Amino acid sequence: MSSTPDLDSLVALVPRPFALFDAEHRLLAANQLAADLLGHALEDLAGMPCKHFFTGLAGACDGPESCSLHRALIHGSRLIENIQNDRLGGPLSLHLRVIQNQAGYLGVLLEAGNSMPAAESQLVGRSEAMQNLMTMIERVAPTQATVLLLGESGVGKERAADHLHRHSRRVSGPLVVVDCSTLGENLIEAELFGYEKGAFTGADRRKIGLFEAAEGGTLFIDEVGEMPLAMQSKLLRALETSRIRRLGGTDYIAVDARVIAATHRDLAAMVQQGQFREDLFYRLSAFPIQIPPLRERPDDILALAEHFLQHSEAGDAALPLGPEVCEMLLGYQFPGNVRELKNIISRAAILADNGPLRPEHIAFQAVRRGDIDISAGRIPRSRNRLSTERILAVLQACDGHRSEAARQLGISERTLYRHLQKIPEY
Ligand SMILES: Nc1ncnc2c1ncn2[C@@H]1O[C@H](COP(=O)(O)OP(=O)(O)OP(=O)(O)O)[C@@H](O)[C@H]1O
Repeated sequence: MSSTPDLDSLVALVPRPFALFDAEHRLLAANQLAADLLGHALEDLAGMPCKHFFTGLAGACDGPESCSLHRALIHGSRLIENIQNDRLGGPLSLHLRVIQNQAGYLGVLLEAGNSMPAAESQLVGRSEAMQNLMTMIERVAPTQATVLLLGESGVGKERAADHLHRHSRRVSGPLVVVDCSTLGENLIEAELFGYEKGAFTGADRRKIGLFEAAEGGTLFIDEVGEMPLAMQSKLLRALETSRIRRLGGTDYIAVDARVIAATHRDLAAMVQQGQFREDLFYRLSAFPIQIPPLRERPDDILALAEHFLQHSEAGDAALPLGPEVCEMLLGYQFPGNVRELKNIISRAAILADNGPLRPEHIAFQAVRRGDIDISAGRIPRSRNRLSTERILAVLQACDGHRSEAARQLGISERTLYRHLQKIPEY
């Protein structure tokens, strides 16, 4: 590495395993942590091709189809499993986080072993917004801060909560999810705090609540904006004191659960309208993270589409996406956000029968970008598009099957349930 002494000394400053590659995927510099991780001697590294560096196998980069660096670049990150490198003394899994500058140079952070997020829970995205989001999540993850995830339905709030939990020190503890929009006013307290035997009719035994179930881990409170006011003050007390009281109980019980909350609603506006407690709003907003809708981060569309395709039965066989399909996907607004894209790709993968996707396999669930009135610079909110008539028509067409109807509407079953609750005749 003596030919690039400046780079060597610079990468040595990075406190995690790190490597720099040129646009041809030849190694320019790596720090000792990266060399140790992959069982290389630092002095052997200069000019080493990416394939040799990551897998220990001789030979130049395999090209876009199977190069790990290339795939990591498309997805923002990549998990390479079971690397069999003689020097490693056993198989290794590696998680790569890759960024590229305009000149094509690549910076790669490496993470090894069990601390890696599992492939299926990977947070995919290479847009600047997504990179910032990942950085923010990974910074706040090791702290105890309460985090509020904000964003439209289907943008990936639950996914982000999962990512946060996996990067926190609580990763070996449970991640418990509660969705306030699916629990009635009476149920929610019993669910969160549990109850003692005899607390109410039917309480024939003691039951611990989700706060206690999340002991040592994370409690993800989804759709916190739907929480009834009376319950909001109890939640605030639990957050402030780290103690809860079961329904019908007299003792306070200490709980150690980190809370992440999420909502698609404008909580500040709800505070103004007296629908959300101001003190809880400030408590939850200690660390707000906004997840932009997919239409505002088009750079993520193809990365996500490829990710979903890769995790479909077709796997890598259906990749790469053809230019016409890419153009179609990039020209669509995705009112149902990432969830809608996932549904579109799952359906297309089935129709393509493990072959490459063709335009006729792609069926959008709403109007295309050209059909949307964006003259005022505004895109209709998904809530407007989900009219009662449309929901009922789709439900009827699906013979009342909610999961299928939700799929066709590009929303989660929970979101559908929420809408149905608001339809009086339903
Ligand atoms: N960045 C991402 N990478 C990979 N998958 C994602 C990403 N964002 C979302 N998804 C997937 O898209 C789907 C919808 O995401 P998720 O359920 O997290 O959205 P949400 O914002 O919590 O929705 P809702 O408000 O309706 O509960 C999930 O299957 C999730 O795994």
